[in-house]
Formats: sequence, C-alpha cells, structure tokens
Amino acid sequence: MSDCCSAPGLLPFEQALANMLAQVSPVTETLTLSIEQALNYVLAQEITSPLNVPPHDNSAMDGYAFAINSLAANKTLRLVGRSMAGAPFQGICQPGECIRIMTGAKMPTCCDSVEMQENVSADGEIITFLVDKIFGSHVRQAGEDIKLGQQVLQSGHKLTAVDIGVLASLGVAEVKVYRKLKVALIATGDELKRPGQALQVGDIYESNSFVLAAMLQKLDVDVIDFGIIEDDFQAIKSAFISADKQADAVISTGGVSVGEADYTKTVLDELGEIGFWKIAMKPGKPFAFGKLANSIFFGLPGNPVSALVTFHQLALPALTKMQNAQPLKRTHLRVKCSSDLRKSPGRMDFQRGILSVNSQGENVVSSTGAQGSGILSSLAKANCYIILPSAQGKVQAGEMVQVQLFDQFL
Ligand SMILES: Nc1nc2c(c(=O)[nH]1)N[C@H]1C(S)=C(S)[C@@H](COP(=O)(O)OP(=O)(O)OC[C@H]3O[C@@H](n4cnc5c(N)ncnc54)[C@H](O)[C@@H]3O)O[C@H]1N2
Ligand code: MOO
Repeated sequence: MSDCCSAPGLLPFEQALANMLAQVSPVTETLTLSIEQALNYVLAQEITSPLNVPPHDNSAMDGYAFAINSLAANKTLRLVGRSMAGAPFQGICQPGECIRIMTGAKMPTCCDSVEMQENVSADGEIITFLVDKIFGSHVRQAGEDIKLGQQVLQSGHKLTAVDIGVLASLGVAEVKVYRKLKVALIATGDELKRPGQALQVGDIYESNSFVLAAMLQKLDVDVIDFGIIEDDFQAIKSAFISADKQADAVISTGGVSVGEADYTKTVLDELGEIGFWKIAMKPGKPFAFGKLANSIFFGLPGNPVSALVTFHQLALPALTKMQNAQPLKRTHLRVKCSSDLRKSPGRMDFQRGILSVNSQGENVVSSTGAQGSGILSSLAKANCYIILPSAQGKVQAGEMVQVQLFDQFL
C-alpha cells in the first residue's frame, strides 16, 4: 500500500506505521518453560531435530513383515517370530520366512515390506499371501516425518498446539521463549459506564476496552485493565504513571482529539514524549503514538470504530514486533466494488466491506453501509476493509478497489 496526497498536518498512514515500527524494540528477557506451559509463547531459540521421526522403519499395518525377494519364488512364507510396538523382533528373518507385525512396530532386520493380515491366510506357521506385493509396501521409513538435524521451528515462531505435539515427538521437554508482553488498557471518559451499571442521562456503555482486551488475548499478551478513568488531568496522569510502571505498552482510548476534556496528549507530553499525533486515515485521525518513561504509548481515539481500526492497523504490528513474533501477514486483493462509496480526498479510508463471490464466480465487495466512526456494527458485519488511498474521491459501483481481508484478530 503506498499513499500520497494526504491532507496538510496529517502524517500519511504508511509513514506513521514505519515510524512507529522503527521506534519499538522487541523484549529481550527469556524464560525456559516445559512444553506443556509453552502454548502461544514466542520461541527464543531455533529447534532442530535431535532424531529421526519416526526413529526407525516401522509397520503401517497389522500383518506380516518379510523381504520382497522371498515372495518372488512362491506365495508361502514360514512364520518365525513377532514384532510388537515397544517389543521388536530381535532375530534375523531368513529368506522364506516372515514375522507377525503390528502397526508401529519396528521392522525386523532383513524385512522390507508388510502385508496386511486381511490379505493372507494363516495355517499354523504357514502364511499364504493372497495378493501380489510391491517392494516397501506398508513400511513407514525412519525420518519420513522429520529428519535428524532438520530445522523444525524458527526463533520468533509463536507456538501452536500442534507445535507442542511436534516438540514432544522430538523428545524436547523444555523450550526457551520470550516473556509475554504486559499491556495496560485505560478507557477515558466521564460518560462511560461498565455493562451492568445503570446509565444516567448522557452516559453510554464502555465497549472499547472489552474488544481491545479480547484482541490482546488473541495476541497472547498479559492485559492489565485500568478500567474507566474520568476526564480529569490528574486522574489520567496518575493512571498513566501507574500503567507505565507495570506495562511494556500502555493503550488508552478517548480524549485524544482537540476537545476541552481531551487530556491524553497533554499528559503524554508531560510524562514522556509524543512521537506523532494525527494520521491521514479514516477512521482514526487523532491517533497518538509516543513513549512514557518505561513503556510505549498508543493513544487510540475514543470512537469505537476508530479505536479498533487504529489498534488493528497500527498498534498490533508494533506489539507483534515487541513480542519478537513474525510480522503479521495481511492479504490484499483487487476486486470489483458493488456499492457506491462516499469518500473525500485527504485521508486513507479503511471502510468496512463484505467480500463475497458473485454468481459469475468473481470476488466482489460491498459496503457494510453507514461508515460513521461510532457505528461498531459496521465492523461486526464486515469481513474485510476496503482501503481507499488518500487522493481517491468517491467510488462508483463497478469500479475496482483494494480490499484487505480481516485476520484472526477481527
Ligand atoms: N473539532 C474537532 N473535533 C473532532 C475532531 C477534530 O479533528 N476536530 N476529530 C474527530 C475524530 S476524527 C475523532 S476519531 C474523535 C476522537 O475523539 P477522542 O479520541 O477525543 O474521543 P472522545 O471524544 O473521548 O470520544 C469520542 C466518542 O467515542 C465515545 N467513546 C469514548 N470512549 C469510549 C469507550 N471506551 N467505549 C465506547 N465509546 C467510547 C465517546 O462517548 C464519544 O462519542 O474526535 C472527533 N472530534
Ligand atoms: O478519524 Mo475519526 O476516527 O473518523 O471519527
């Protein structure tokens, strides 16, 4: 995405993102955890395989193991032993002989093939093979899953449930990981009440911190929720000081615009430094980024859609870098827009869209409808952003537009 022609005084979105990413540093502290505890932590080491998985050639079926050459002459072999998972056959299987074998059991020395028991007839020690065999059938080769010395996981990889299983299959009991980030959430606003409380005239229910906490949970960071702080300079200052002492990153919502009760930027200026304020994006213009004494600060606008879009587009990539994880991959497509879109030049728009496939099999995107920054349902209905560059004006149905698919956070 490149953009030009931003309104005066507003930082182009791309520049804001690059500037912010350049200013945040990854955490360096690591800890060693047992693999049972390591789910969703970011690896601080490379994992190479200390063994072949599986460690030995083994049978994929319950049946009989033999050397394919033995079967060339006749269809009958003599049964001389058993190989069970965990109790392998220790002897040598000679020409003309076969071994009873179970799924997962080690292949006996000198055997290269397995026939499943349904395809033989057994008469005491005499086993008759009823179908033609090919060399190596039903044998799982040593190392066919993972080879000794193979790189399995990279540093910076966030461990999934399957990864924990892969580590166990390698015999790895502990891993070195980066400690989790601590992120403080502060919702500012005299009008805000928590769900469950009664609303007085002029009040609304606070929703930003709930969505942000849920998205931060998906990012696998520890959330320190400071709740709702009134629009008061001292109260906001105290909350910021306390949050800064406990967290790697502080996220506030609201009070970041130019109103008489908008203290966020003034407090940030007093306690730390403002990196930038005001971006050429819609929604999200008054987003502020800066540093407090110990932590990174993201000042999100109060409007619910503005808060979530700026969190998703700006704070998340920065937090991902801070936790040492691989950069987020976002998928962009150019598709036909089936709605008229309102847009004035000057800011990059992140409109909310619904991407679908039409009756001709083409991808098309339609608007979710009204795009006001307070209309949270516009995000709830959407499955993608329609990203319109700053210079762009309105869009007419039928024009091509760029969409960015929602990811696991939205
Ligand atoms: N004169 C100007 N006024 C405004 C400008 C401007 O450039 N000049 N920018 C507008 C834009 S754009 C935005 S975005 C908002 C951002 O304002 P604030 O960040 O100061 O946010 P607040 O005024 O505190 O709240 C805005 C809106 O959102 C509601 N809100 C706040 N917090 C929450 C929450 N936690 N959960 C749910 N809803 C919340 C709040 O009640 C307001 O309705 O400024 C414009 N104004
Ligand atoms: O830029 Mo604001 O976020 O539109 O309401």
